Amino acid sequence: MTDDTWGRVCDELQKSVGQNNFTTWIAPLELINLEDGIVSFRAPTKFMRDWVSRNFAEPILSELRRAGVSAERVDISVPLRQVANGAKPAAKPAAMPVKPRKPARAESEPLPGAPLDARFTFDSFVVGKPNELAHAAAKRVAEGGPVTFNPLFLYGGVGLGKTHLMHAIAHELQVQRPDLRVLYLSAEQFMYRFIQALRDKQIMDFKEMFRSIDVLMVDDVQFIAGKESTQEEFFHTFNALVDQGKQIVISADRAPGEIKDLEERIKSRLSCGLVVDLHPTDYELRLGILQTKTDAYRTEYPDLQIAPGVLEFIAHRISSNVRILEGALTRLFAYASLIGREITMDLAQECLKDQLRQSERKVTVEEIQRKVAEHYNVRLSDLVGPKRLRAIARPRQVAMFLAKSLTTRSLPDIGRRFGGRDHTTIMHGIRKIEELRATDSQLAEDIELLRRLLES
Ligand SMILES: Nc1ncnc2c1ncn2[C@@H]1O[C@H](COP(=O)(O)OP(=O)(O)OP(=O)(O)O)[C@@H](O)[C@H]1O
Repeated sequence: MTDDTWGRVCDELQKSVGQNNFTTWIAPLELINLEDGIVSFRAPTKFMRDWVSRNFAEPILSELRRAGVSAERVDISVPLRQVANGAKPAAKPAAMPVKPRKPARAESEPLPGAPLDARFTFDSFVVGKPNELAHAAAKRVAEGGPVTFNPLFLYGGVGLGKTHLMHAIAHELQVQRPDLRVLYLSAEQFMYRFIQALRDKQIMDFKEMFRSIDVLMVDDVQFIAGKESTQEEFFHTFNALVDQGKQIVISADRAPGEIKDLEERIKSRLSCGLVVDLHPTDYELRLGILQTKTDAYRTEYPDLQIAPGVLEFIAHRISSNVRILEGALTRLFAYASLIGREITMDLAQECLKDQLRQSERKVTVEEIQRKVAEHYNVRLSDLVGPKRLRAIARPRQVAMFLAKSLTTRSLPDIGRRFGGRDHTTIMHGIRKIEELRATDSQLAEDIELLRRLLES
């Protein structure tokens, strides 16, 4: 077959498969020879070889036949060797010159992931009710056994341990399954690498590298929302890996369905494995984390003395997120060791006054009333109104109780916000709920749920 013939076939292929497909898949092929009805090409990467063989062998054959070439089969090889003896030089379509490419990334090369933080292991992760399911799911993935849920989607608010768990999975896999290719990176890095590959015309290498991974972990996936081509590429990478039975772990700051500007098909893919949320911390988890971190600090500050009740005080008062909790502890230890004093309650209050002020609850009585009314399905006007029916009076007392425990309002002030009631009525309502809470587990659960909702 002459170069001219192949050039004409390429012109026809551009029309029949479309310009984009032609540029991406066919233009980079090098024609080697035609022998015994077998037309041989060389492709720059294995991924490209497979893709073209699957999707474009037929169109190539039919255009060749139309041009009068008797071709039965397309054969595509990968290695970038010198053209074998006797082979004709590659004929490239004049309009689509093929730039020399870097060799494809070898499978044994290190993966270009983000570095792992050595501190983020399962051992240093404190498990409590709010994160136990996420922890258990992460542990299961870290065993590196057969894929049971794909993807594992971890979500939760800022600083609740998503990144910590992902790094822990990667560390554990390095030990349990050193044979697996594990890649951890943020969605932002995924986009950056994708753009770089486009710019350097290395997109095939990019695709091949991502499709050669055994466990892919992408942190903060909400970042790609609204970024069309990155989403498209992510979608194809995701599908290719799931099709090959490879494990994917994703994290985000919210559930897949709630990520704005993320394509519906991606939301639905992300939801089809196991979606687990890390709930805001509760008091017990915060205290557990503070105790674990304090133990770890003891090697650094062996002489430090902490008065009883200080950690409990911090766990109680700083409820925003674990990052802020950790920051407070670091500050406290550094401060105490610099001035050489024992960590007492007074010292903690003095040293952490900014953090304590920032995490003061800002929830209002009105918000509490709204949430309680919604929860018990009563009208807001009834909740603050005069009706004395039990179905309304009980939720009203719950709202009074929450107003007292979550705000700094005085009883007369709360009374004014509950339709001008006297402070003794408010006190009575609060006492009633305190009593009932000890015996009525449903009520105790309702209050806990409302408290969490209001504080989050
Ligand atoms: N359960 C836990 N036990 C011990 N440390 C924790 C726990 N949860 C979070 N941390 C610590 O809190 C800090 C913040 O956690 P991490 O970076 O994993 O949060 P994130 O959920 O990824 O937040 P962001 O959305 O801001 O990235 C880290 O130093 C992490 O080690």
